[in-house]
Amino acid sequence: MRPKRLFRRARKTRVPLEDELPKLVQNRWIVHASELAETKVTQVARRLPALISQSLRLAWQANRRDTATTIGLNLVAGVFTTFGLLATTGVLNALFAAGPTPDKVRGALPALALVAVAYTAQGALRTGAGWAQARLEPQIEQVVEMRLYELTTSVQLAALDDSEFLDELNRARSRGIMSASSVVLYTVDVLTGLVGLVAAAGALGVLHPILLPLLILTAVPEAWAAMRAARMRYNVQLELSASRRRRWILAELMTNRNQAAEVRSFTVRDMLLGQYGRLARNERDVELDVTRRMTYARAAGEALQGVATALVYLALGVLLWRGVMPLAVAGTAVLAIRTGKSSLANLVYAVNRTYEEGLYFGDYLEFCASASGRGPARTDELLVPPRHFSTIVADEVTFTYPGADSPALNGVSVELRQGEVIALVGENGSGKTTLAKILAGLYDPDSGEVRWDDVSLWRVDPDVLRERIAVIAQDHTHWPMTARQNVIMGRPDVDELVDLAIAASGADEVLAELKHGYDTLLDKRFFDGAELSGGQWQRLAAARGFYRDEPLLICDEPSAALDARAEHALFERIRAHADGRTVLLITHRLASVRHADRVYVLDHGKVVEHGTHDQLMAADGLYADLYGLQASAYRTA
Ligand SMILES: Nc1ncnc2c1ncn2[C@@H]1O[C@H](COP(=O)(O)OP(=O)(O)OP(=O)(O)O)[C@@H](O)[C@H]1O
Repeated sequence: MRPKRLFRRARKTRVPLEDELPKLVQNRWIVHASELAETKVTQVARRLPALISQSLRLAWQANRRDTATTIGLNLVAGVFTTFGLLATTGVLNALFAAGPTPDKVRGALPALALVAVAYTAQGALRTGAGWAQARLEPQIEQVVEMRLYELTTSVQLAALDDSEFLDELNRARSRGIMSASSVVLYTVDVLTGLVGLVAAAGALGVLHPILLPLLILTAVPEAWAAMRAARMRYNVQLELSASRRRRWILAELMTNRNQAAEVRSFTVRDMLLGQYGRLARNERDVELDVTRRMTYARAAGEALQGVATALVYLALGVLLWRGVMPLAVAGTAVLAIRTGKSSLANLVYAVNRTYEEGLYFGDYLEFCASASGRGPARTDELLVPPRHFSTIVADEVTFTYPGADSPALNGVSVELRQGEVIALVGENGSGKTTLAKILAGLYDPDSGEVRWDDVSLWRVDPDVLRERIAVIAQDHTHWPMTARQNVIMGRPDVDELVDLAIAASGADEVLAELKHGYDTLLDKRFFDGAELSGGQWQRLAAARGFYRDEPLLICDEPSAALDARAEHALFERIRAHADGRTVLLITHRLASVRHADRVYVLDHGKVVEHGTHDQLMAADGLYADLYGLQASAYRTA
């Protein structure tokens, strides 16, 4: 049997274009949204206490005083609501008493003063609570964002290769963070709504117990109408979400600078605009249709509400007529029922939203739990790697990327001695970069170990280890900073050393052309920012590696984007750098490998050859084969 829904789902909106276009991947937003459309009342009720406690804990963490203030003031405001309602009976009693009107008004004054005090206090307390609640929002945002970024920057690198983890991260980042403050604010609204309802119910209970069912009778149609309207709006958003995502993809293509040249070269403007226009027109029609249906639904809600109110007044009339209830009590009851009704409508809305935001907040919490378990594997006593090592050894290292079918490295052993240039050579995907990252302690091997002298990397402080290594990376980052900051990267700024590193990499020619020299911002998003070519960035990345004067320099394809002259100069410089330091060089330019002290040749994650250039050429294996191919290309030319 199909489970009963919270309330009947609004007729499915027809989005005709959706059937014609390629299907989009279901992202988590849609999954949660669909879950929500099918949610039952009991499910919401079961999940709510845990959600309330999670969000209050978060609020407490963000700011205890504001959390206590918003909850405390709301509770006290509820007491004043009850008090004000009860005091109203006193006013009405005096006004409905026998006697001349001026005397009746005079008699009502003390009770009126109490009503005024109660409602003023209630208003002031609510304002104070609202202020504290609003103060919580930015504080919560800050807490959750900082926690997320602390985790993303500290998890092991391998975690970021795991697609499941990346998916969790994207979910936490996209909606999870935003929903954290919303879930807290709606939780406070739930508590406020509950307090208002209990306050009104309390007053009615004191006035006459029979009034409580009357409150429920009037409140239920209002709550039903509020829920139905909200759900209808929600379902429309859900049905249109795919179309909106498509429009967003098209909008990106039409506005993004990276695609601008191709949009023009391939003259696809009309096609993009045409598709966008069709989707937008379609959405407009759907929205107009839904607005009409929502108006009908609201009208039905209002009609039900009218019937319920008429029934309540009828019941009150009967009670008055039978003398079960005095007129003053009935007058106050009308006020209390109104108060209770609006609190219940707010409560229903807040519960709905708390539940919805809670689903996304759950994603955030799930990510935090998962990321906390993927931090650096630290032992109790972390060792400091030797500053001046004599050898770095990888011993039978095996490593498989998360989710990969086969190992990227399989029983690899290499040795790097101080002062040597060691080259790693092999075809694409043979494992060179992976090995370099393992030697640098960025990945932990699945088996085998890496030792700097006698110290196993399992036992060293990873941050200290990384301080001892300089990297010229294949996929270097274009840091949105000045050229100087791109070189020093957090190290002390020593002018002469910056000059030396920049000259060594050939970046001096690049910087000489820039308007503000070393102090030019290398990102077009900044005022006066400049843009560099791929090769110019590569020179700067090399300067960064040289500036970080450390005992091990890892150069991963440092010359892929360089022109012939710059490449030659760079390899000369790399050789000179090995004076007392060790260089691990990964390159496909085998002519530059000739001068390495030793060469390791990798194939499918294994070391298949090892030796000097001359030894490997004499062995006539894979290295000689690759070298011969490259040399023949030059000879033919
Ligand atoms: N982040 C990753 N997640 C999963 N697999 C990866 C990842 N990075 C690399 N691999 C796989 O590991 C193997 C070795 O890759 P690696 O980057 O070490 O090769 P490489 O020898 O440096 O290649 P290239 O010469 O193309 O730079 C390849 O099969 C590659 O597909």
